[in-house]
Amino acid sequence: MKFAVLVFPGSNCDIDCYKAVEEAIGEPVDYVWHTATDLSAYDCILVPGGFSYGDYLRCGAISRFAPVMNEVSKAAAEGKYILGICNGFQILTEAGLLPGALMRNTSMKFRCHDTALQVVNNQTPFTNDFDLNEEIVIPIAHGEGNYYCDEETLKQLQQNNQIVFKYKDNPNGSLADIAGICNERGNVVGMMPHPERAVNDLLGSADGKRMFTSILKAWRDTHGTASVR
Ligand SMILES: NC(=O)CC[C@H](N)C(=O)O
Repeated sequence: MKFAVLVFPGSNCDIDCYKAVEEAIGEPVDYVWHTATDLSAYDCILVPGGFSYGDYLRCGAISRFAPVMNEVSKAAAEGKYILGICNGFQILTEAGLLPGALMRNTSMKFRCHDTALQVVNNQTPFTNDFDLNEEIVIPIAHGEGNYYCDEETLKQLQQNNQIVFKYKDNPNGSLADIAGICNERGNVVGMMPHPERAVNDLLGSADGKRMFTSILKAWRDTHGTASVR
């Protein structure tokens, strides 16, 4: 299985994502620059956190026009796995690959600390290694993580089981305590917390590691390869 970690000017969690793939599952992974026009070699695309284009206009509003984003849309339509983390989540909502938007935290402060999350959907390719309603610990680091969508969209998210993670103690004002969502098909997930920063007990939590083992398991299940090592 092959991973791409996208890199935009201002990304700062790309190295963490790369290392997380290496350390958690040891599968091949490449950095892919935002100008790339071919992602056909990759099975999973990680859109990392950071301050792409300096967060100018709105977080993710400029990155969504990068050439590579056409390829991300194509990969999403093909059913490939796409995971947007923090700024990556913001970029995916700006690109229309996930519904809703991320607004300023209600505190108007950048929040950087561990958060307890509840896994409310363990049926996605990114969460199959968690128990339903399991409580896990993953850190956040953002100024604009306050998830918002209109009532109709929230109803759809609930009906289609598209809410993947909820905060136990809402740190940013997110609607319905939403920390992460997926598209209807489940192959595109966006989340504000950083699983790539929680892949080893030395980092304070290894709960994020199971997102990477989940991805590999899902891929091997659909590609008929032996189970995860
Ligand atoms: N860690 C991140 O990806 C931060 C995202 C964005 N720059 C924010 O502050 O909300």
